[in-house]
Amino acid sequence: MITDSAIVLRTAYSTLKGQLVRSIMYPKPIDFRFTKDLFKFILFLACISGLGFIYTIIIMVGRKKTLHKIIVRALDIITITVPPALPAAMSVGIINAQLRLKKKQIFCISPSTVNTCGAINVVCFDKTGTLTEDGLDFHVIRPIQKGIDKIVSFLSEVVDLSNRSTLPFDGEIVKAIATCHSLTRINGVLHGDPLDLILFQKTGWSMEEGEVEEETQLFDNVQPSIIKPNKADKFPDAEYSVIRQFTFSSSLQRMSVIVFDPSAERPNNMVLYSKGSPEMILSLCDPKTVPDDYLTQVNAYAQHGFRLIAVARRSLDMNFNKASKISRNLVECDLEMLGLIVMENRVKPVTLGVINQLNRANIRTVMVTGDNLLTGLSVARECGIIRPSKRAFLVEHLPGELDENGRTKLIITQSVSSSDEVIDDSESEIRSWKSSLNGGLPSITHTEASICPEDIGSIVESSYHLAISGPTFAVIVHEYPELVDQLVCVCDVFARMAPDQKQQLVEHLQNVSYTVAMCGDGANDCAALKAAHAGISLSDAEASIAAPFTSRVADIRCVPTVISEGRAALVTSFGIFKYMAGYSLTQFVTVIQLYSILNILTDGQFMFIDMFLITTFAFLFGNTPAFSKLANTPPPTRLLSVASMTSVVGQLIIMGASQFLVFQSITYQPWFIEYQPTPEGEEEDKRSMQGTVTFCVSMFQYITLALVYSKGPPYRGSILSNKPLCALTVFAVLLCIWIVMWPHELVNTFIGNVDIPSTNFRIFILLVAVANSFISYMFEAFFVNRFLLGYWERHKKKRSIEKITVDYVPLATGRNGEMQTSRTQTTLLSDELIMTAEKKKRNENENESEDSALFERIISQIGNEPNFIVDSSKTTNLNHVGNNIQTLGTSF
Ligand SMILES: Nc1ncnc2c1ncn2[C@@H]1O[C@H](COP(=O)(O)OP(=O)(O)OP(=O)(O)O)[C@@H](O)[C@H]1O
Repeated sequence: MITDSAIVLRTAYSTLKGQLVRSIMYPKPIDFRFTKDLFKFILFLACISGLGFIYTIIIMVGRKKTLHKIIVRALDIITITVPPALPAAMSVGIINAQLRLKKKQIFCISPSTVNTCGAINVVCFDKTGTLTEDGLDFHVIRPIQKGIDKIVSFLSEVVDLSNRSTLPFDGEIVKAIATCHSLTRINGVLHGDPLDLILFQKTGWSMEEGEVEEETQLFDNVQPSIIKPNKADKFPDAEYSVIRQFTFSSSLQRMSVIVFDPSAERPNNMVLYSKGSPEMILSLCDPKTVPDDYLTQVNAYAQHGFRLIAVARRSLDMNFNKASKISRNLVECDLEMLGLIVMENRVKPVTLGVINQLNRANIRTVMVTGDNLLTGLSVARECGIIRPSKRAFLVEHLPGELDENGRTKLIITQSVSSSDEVIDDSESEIRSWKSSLNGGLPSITHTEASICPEDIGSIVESSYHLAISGPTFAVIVHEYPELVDQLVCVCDVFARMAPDQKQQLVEHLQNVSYTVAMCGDGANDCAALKAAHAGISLSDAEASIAAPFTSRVADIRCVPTVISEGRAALVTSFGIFKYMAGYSLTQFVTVIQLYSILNILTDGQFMFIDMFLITTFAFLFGNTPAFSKLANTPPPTRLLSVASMTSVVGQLIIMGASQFLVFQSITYQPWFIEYQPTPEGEEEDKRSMQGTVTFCVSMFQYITLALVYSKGPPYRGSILSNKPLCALTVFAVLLCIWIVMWPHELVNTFIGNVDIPSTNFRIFILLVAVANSFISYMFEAFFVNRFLLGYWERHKKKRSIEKITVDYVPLATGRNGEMQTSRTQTTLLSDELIMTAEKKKRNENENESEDSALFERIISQIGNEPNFIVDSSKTTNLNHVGNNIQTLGTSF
């Protein structure tokens, strides 16, 4: 037993060392309540062991035992109460979950994250390559032409890129597409960004890569690659050398190349080609080269879910040497717009199903993309992040326009995307509002909601989704910091987000007590993948280094799998912890009782319990697979809840009472022989009748505890799905019955049991064990699970939600109770958000984490409806919210 103390110290040391290493690798440690509670619970066990320690000293000193004996017995009680095998037992569930994930091609490099996944309640998805196919389909190009009057305009859609003779500017747009990429040839096969690859192949041109002359070359100073047109081209013998490449960066939203054309009149005549997001390229272009309807065209395509890339050029008058050294910002300006490339975004076949599955499980889904806001919104609708029955609004800012506080104005506009047709417009008021506003909405525009106050009533009755783009998000973060927490709770589409903004978003979600998973595939997702509680990478490249999980199957099916395995592992950890605590406390009670007669369990008895029963049950406990369906509420994450504590203490009382019953009953038997402590100096004989009968009952108690705490649905499969555990239970029960009823002399000698001469008393032991198991099961199933977890906790949550919802009543009411101003005006959005933020701050002082978590629950339960949009006339008497709360109540 003393060696156990050394094990405890060694385990504690390695745990601390592990935490230190993790804290260096992951600067932001996951603040998971379960771990905190675990330490508190161990402290509680340590306090009990302290009491046992004092009790042992008192008993032993009173009986005049030697100092050596007192120390050994007192330390024994500590190692019994705080089980040294606890950390190993706790990792069983995680290891099993990891193995099951591996079978599904999901690899985990941070096992401690598995449990955290069980508490995930929001998942952020990158768009391109995650929700949509990585390999996009080329749709059309829209070249720009210059009229005789020098007015630039868009040419109609062009599909064929192999013939540039019909295109304006000698097909410069095709030349730009063929040269402006970062493709490279490995073993004769072109590799690189899927978008670049598809576009290059579409041109039908060929590429020969230059030799690398010096190893010290800068990365962006690539040796010239030679790009040649196809045979059918207008200039089939032309050759274009790419002498400089400015690589693509998500934060810059563009890439450029400097191309040398040997056939050009002047030898140092270079051309810069740039391609990137339409907004970014527009900002770098000479406005005279951009058609007036540029943004209208961009929005029109984006609203239909197309992915857009703008292409531009600039003639450079410089020699080869200068071109290879010049800095990027000096050449990427005053560009001449060449046109737009329109690509099709195909949603992966499994995406819609998975998003629905997550939504049904009340797990919030958020899109965070570097792409255009309207494209993101359209894809979000297509894949179910924006639900068909709900309307989407864009939160935007008005650059340069300030409100009375000197802050940039914010507005909300309604988005009308092509997919809006699926919205259920059964409410006649909304229909009349739509027609009064536009006389039928245009299919490709977004409509600013410049609507009169009476219209608002109809709008507020429907539920909302909000969408925001990176620049507006930056304005809110810098100028309205008090609104950010509110905004991240209600916004579902975050577009044009730079990599650091994706990370900021994850951190803000964590600030409001969300447990966040991030699923992405690109280098631009790395920061967010690392910041999230659980990062899931769909690629083997950069993202997989930042993310604890990597899925070989490149679609989002891994997300519900990781969550359900996380939930199963979390429930297993809870169960195993309670099992180990129950086992320690049961053994504590046994030993304390035996100490009262100066006896203790024999080494054989300790070994049978610790090595056979506990080790095997703890080992197989975590073998139960995750439940096939994702439940609609996450499992409890608090170990120190009333239910958990009642369960452990209740089981302890039941176990203690049963042991006490046999411990005392045997003393009344005519054949009972009292234990005589071995005199000091002689070899100790620990065998006793009371020790044997208490041991016999306790064997069944350890089996009972394992079964009682091995919870099945809705987070794990039923116990029958864990075949090895079922087999072990049958075997262990039969073995224990045999030991009690028909003990073989050899077994008695090995374990250290004494012979109980009465068969009736042996049957009595079995009956006590059966009654104990029955009461334990009923107590756990009905009192703890049904009453405490089912009724009591739900009632408590409902009351707290009612309280918090009352605090979040929107306040923008006018003198007559109607909305003061239209939704298009900044003041309304800002003021309401500020007020709710202030309320939240006040709540924080009272019950910070509880309130934030509850706020999140409200949001998820009432369908992400931002409360600041709720009609004031209705919310003053709380009817609207109250109804939602009633729905909430039933589902908790
Ligand atoms: N290879 C490329 N060359 C030039 N521009 C590109 C290229 N790839 C993307 N872009 C432009 O840069 C923008 C930002 O790209 P980024 O990779 O950050 O996000 P994304 O690929 O659009 O979306 P997601 O974040 O969902 O993966 C894109 O929307 C696109 O307009």
